[in-house]
Amino acid sequence: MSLIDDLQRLGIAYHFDEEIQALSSQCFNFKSGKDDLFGTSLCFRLLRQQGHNASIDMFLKFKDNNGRFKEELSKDLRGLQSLYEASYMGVEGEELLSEAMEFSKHNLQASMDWLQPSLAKQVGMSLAFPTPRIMEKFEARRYIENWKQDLRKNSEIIELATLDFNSVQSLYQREIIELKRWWRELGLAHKLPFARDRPLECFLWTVGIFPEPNYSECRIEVAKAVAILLVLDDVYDSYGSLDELILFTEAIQRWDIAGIDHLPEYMKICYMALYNSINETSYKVLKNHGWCIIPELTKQWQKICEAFLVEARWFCNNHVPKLDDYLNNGITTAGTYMALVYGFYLIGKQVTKESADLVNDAPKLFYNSGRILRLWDDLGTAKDEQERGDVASSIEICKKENGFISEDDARNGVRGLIDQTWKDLNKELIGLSPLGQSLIKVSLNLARTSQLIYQHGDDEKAPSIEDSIHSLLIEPIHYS
Ligand SMILES: CC(C)=CCC/C(C)=C/COP(=O)(O)OP(=O)(O)O
Repeated sequence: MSLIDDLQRLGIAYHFDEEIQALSSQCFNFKSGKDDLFGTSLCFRLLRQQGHNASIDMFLKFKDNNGRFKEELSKDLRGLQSLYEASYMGVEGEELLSEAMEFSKHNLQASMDWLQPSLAKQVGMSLAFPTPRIMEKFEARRYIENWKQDLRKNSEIIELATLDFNSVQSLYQREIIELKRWWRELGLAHKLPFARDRPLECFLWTVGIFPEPNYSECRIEVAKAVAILLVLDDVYDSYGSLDELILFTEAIQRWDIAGIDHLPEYMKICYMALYNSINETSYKVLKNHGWCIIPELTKQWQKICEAFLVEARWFCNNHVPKLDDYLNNGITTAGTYMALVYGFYLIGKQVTKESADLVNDAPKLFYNSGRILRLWDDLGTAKDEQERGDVASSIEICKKENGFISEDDARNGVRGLIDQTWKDLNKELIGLSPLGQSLIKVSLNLARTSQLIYQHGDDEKAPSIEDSIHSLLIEPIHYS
C-alpha cells in the first residue's frame, strides 16, 4: 500500500494503472494490527481514492470506552499524518471522520513544538496542503523533493519520478509554444487591450485538470477556451454597456455568424474568435472520435453568456442575490460545465447516449466541482473584484445572510461550504457513476486546481500563480 501511495504522490501511478487496480482490490482483505493507525488510515484512503466504498468502521478500534480517539495515539506521528489525510475522504454524515480530522490536526499541530525543524516544516506543509486536496503535479514536485532528503528511500523510484516529471514538463512546454502561437495569431489581446492576456495561467488550469501526458489535446483545447472565457468575462464584467451585452447575448443565442453586423467592432472580434474556436475543437473531436459536437459546445457557451448577463444585471441593479442563486449562476460563469463538457468529448472514453445526456445536463458531479471552484475563486479574488466594482461575491452574500458578520467570519463560512461540498464530491467518487472514473478524476482535479490557483489570495503562505507556473511548467527538477 505504501508503494501505491508513493507512486500516486510521485505522479507516476499512471504507468502502473492495471497493477494498482488489481492490487487495490486486495486492500479489502487487509487486516491491520489493533494499533496500526498508519496502515488502517492508508488502506481506507487508497480504497476510497480508487472509488471503493471502504467502511469507516475500520477506525472503531482506535476509540476508547468514551468514544474518543485513544490518547496513546497522540504521539504516533506517522499514524496521525495518515489519519489526517484519510479524514479528507469523508462523505456527509460520517462524523467519525470529522472527529478524526480534529484529533489528528490538534495532535500534529502540538507535535510541531518538539519535532526537529525540518520535520516540523513537513508536518506543517501536510497540514496546510493535505494530499487529497492538492493538485497532482504540485504534490509530485513536493514529494520528489522531500523524498530526495530521505536517504533510506528507494533511489530507482525517485529517479523514475524525476525523469517523468521533467519529460512531461518538456511536453507541456511544447504545448505552451502551440498555445501561445495560436493566441498571438488570434490577436484578441492586441485588439482588446482591456482584456486579460494570460495564456500561461489558462494552461496551468488545464495541467491541473488533465495532468497525464496523453491528454495533450485536452490541455491545449481547454486552455484556448478558458483564454476566450477570460476575455468574455472582462467584456461582461467591466467593458460592455448593458445594452451592448444584451445585443451580444442575443446574437450568441442565435448562433448565426451572418447576423453580427449590428454588433460593436470589439464584440464582432469576440464573437468570431469564439465561433471559430468552437468549430476547430469540434473538428478535432470529429476527426478523432467521429462525433460532431458543435451543438453541445455551442449550448455551453450560450449558457455562459446568459449567466454573464444575469450577473451584469445584478450589478447594474445593485441586487444582492441569494447564495444558492449566486452559486448556481457563478458555477456556469466560472466555465465549469464548459471545461468539463470539453474534457468529456476530447477524452472520448465512455461516451454513450446515456452518459452524453447526463453530461450535457449539468450533472451533480460537475456542479459540486464547480461549486468548489466558484467558492475558491471568491476567496482568492473577491477583494480585488469588489474594489474594481463587481457583483457581490459569496463572501458579501454570507455576510448579509448571517446578520452582517465580519469579513473573517464570512470567509470561514465560505471555507466551511467548501469542506461540505468536498463531502458531496467524495460521494460521487465512491458511487457508481455512469460517467466513469476518468471523468470523475477530471472533476476532482478541477476542484483541487481551484485551490492551488486561488489559495494565495486567501492565505499569503500559499504559492502564488507565478510560483506555481515557475515550479510546474518552467523549472525542471535537478538530479542530485
Ligand atoms: C478551467 C476553468 C473552468 C477555469 C476557470 C477560469 C475562471 C474561474 C475564470 C473566471 O475568472 P474570474 O475570477 O475573473 O471570474 P469572475 O469574474 O466570474 O469572478
